[in-house]
Amino acid sequence: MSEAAGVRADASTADPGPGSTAADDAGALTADELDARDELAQRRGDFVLDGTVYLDGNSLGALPRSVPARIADVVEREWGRLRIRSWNESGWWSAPERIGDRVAGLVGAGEGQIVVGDSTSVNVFKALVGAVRLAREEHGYGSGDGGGRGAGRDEILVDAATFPTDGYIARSAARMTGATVRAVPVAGMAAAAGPSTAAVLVNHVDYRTGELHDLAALTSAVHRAGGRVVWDVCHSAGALPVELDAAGADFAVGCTYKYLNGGPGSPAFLYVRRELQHRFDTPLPGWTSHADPFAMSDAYEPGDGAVRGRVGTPDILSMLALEEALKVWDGVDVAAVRAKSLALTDFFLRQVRAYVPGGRAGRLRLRSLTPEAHQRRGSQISLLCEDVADADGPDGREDAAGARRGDVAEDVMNELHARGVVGDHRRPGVLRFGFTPLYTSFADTGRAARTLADVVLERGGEVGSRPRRGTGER
Ligand SMILES: Cc1ncc(COP(=O)(O)O)c(C=O)c1O
Ligand SMILES: Nc1ccccc1C(=O)C[C@H](N)C(=O)O
Repeated sequence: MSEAAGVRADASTADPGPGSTAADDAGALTADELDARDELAQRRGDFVLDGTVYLDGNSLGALPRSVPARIADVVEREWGRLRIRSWNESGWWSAPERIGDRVAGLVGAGEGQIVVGDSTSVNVFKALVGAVRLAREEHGYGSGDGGGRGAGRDEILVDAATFPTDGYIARSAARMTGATVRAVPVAGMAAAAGPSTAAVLVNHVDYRTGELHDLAALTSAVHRAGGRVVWDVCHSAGALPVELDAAGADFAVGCTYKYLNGGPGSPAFLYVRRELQHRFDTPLPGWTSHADPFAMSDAYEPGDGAVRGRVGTPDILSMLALEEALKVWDGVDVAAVRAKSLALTDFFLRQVRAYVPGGRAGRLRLRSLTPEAHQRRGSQISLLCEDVADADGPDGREDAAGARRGDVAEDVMNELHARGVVGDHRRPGVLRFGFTPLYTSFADTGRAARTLADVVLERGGEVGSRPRRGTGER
């Protein structure tokens, strides 16, 4: 990959930056040696895996082995035989907060602040409207929908590179509250927050580039400006330490189907900091968030604590699959997960650089979009893959004839899948590889790098020109 992009050929000489946890001598070790030293290696056996190298756990985590039997038990015994009794006897009713407490331990939150349920998108809505109402109440502008226009706290700032759902929801939330939305790159967010800022919505890790943002520093900056902040931690929960309480985060939302392995469509979570819970004015006050839901009262009275983030009846099958899946975290230290994640991504970059020197593979070019510095890197590597013969670049748009121009990355990823290496492709031109330390091995990582090199060299017209060895591989 090109030096111009700040990518160094030998990661062992790179300054890992403050907070680095990777072993200094890791650059000299082989995949087998790194696997032999890996304190999380045993966890791999907890998952259903096959011969595929699975690097898409940042989209859908692998299946923990114990989940199918638990789901069969929930269906056959709890639903099939106990039926309605299970709401109490099987703990169904209290599952959202019980499982929220389990997630809390993985995102630096004390108990009683997280509720599990709904999708991430729905939780972004609850949190963002809640944040706007809170900021306005604090600044004396009331919290009613439609109120506050021109009154001062009129702006919602949104991460300009956000995962789209957050931006869509923010624009709707703004229309409902009479606010406007301004898209701001995260690097300029602290400076952009000011006297008109009601709320700020930011991704902790950028889904496209894998860039990790400074949650504590930005939270403080937004607070200094008098606003409230909502963090989307979809790509950091279960991948690295999140420290919501320590950073003073106001709200956070995240999904559980990526690094938390809860399964397709498993319920998301909502964190509301304890001091704010009693002032959290949810825009979706469903009956299960009521202080006494079975009073079936006409008047809404919000429940205390995390319960206030509920809406309707919890999706028990998905929720209990998640609860079972979270057992793989028993005894796991998130700091160890982070150390391994950085070692895996370092190893992958080092191998790809060794196999594809300078990022040049004939007419194809590879360039890492993921920050080199450990403190700015999430748990994925995103490689921009361009065909230099395509003057228009990999924009993924359709030309007049309807053919998609440029996006050779899509072909490369399809071929990787055919060869048993599963990452994903994000238009335009990005190859995404997610590293999930509970089940990704260094051997997997080396194989992925080799296979990627083979494919890009073939596609770039340089068949057979791959150097025979990667760094640290015997
Ligand atoms: C950062 C981020 N936010 C939100 C979502 C999705 O939200 P939902 O769970 O509602 O589909 C994703 C991925 O799908 C994501 O990567
Ligand atoms: N929920 C999904 C359902 C289907 C396909 C992908 C997703 C993803 O989660 C994509 C992911 N958020 C991403 O960062 O691209």
